[in-house]
Amino acid sequence: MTSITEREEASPSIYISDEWSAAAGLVAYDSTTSPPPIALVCGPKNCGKTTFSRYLLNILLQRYKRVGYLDTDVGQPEFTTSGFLSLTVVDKLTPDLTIPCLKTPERCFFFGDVSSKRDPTTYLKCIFTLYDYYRKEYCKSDSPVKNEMPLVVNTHGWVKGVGYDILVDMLRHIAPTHVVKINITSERKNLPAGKFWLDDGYDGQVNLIEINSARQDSFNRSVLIQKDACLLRDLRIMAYFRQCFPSNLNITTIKELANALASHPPYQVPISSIKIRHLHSQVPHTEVFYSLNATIVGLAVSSKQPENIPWCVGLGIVRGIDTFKGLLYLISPVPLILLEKVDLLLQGFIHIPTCLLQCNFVFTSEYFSSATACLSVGMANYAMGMTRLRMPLA
Ligand SMILES: Nc1ncnc2c1ncn2[C@@H]1O[C@H](COP(=O)(O)OP(=O)(O)OP(=O)(O)O)[C@@H](O)[C@H]1O
Repeated sequence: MTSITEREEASPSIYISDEWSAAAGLVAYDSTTSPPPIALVCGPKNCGKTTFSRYLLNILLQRYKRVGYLDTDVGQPEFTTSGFLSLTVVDKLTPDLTIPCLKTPERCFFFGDVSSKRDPTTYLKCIFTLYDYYRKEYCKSDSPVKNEMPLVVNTHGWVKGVGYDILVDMLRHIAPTHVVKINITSERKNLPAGKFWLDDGYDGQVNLIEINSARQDSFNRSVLIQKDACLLRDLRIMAYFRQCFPSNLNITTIKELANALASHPPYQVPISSIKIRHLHSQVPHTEVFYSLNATIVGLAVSSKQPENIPWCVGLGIVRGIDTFKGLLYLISPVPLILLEKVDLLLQGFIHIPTCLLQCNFVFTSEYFSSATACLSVGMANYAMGMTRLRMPLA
């Protein structure tokens, strides 16, 4: 039986080298930064950025009550499913550094893809907006010291070509107090030496801390563990939708989750009250519902200023669409109070895991026609018209 637990199988224990420990201490206890530190962690793929960021979070939490975490690794984010860019406020130590866990971010955007490649401009706009939000809320010059919060920025491992340019833009906008650059022994894969993102004449203060990946063999060569990114993404999506059910309900296998989701009463959403946006593709008007059925969508709240990217409150699975009744059926763990604000569904390239679809979690092959949609409707009429059905759609 396949489990939906997320433990990173390849790394049973985390090794913290003296160098890593010193680097984290330097960030957390640097007396030269009177406002709390803003630390950006960068380096090539699989060098240990996420592991170090997790460790740094714990060290910072020994000094500060809470720490912000700006996650720019859209393919394998720390606290959300892939496709999200987010700012999360963490106030509890992570007891086991090998287990990533889901947290509700303070603010997030649904970018809708596992790489920034397709749209670097929007990707950067999301990150800059999240960072500006952090500065506004937690670094105000007139705010009491107790409201100030350090920030850890984890970055993607795409450090060549456009990926490098994106990283440089990010570093310039964020202007961190500390940059932790992780190197591996294959030098050509590393970022350039020194403060590579700064112009020559720059005289501002930044602490560059260069460390090596922690895992090395007996010849001091980096040992990089290749993660099964697709599997980890699928597990994360399943862990996310597992939240639709109480934690004491016995759902530990993929099959159990598929069955539970199949019999879970969905929310019904009046189609007239929502807009639909395709993030990275164009869909002909006549095909919109076909493209949406049986997919994962970002649940967003549109902004009054059209140029702003809409904030997102979570994900939903479109379980069926009844065009006759004008209703869309949605499964989501997002609480109703937040769902009431949602007026925009974002469709990207984040898909329902195939293993879930293979296990009974069936959809109508086309969206609902009037004949199939004879379902009892919910009791209350909420502001957005989102109500929970009494019956499952299976
Ligand atoms: N210090 C360490 N001790 C044990 N395992 C480690 C350590 N550092 C990294 N690893 C393992 O190596 C793998 C890659 O690490 P991690 O995910 O932190 O790298 P990354 O640089 O964030 O990767 P990516 O570039 O894909 O975002 C993981 O399986 C992780 O558990």
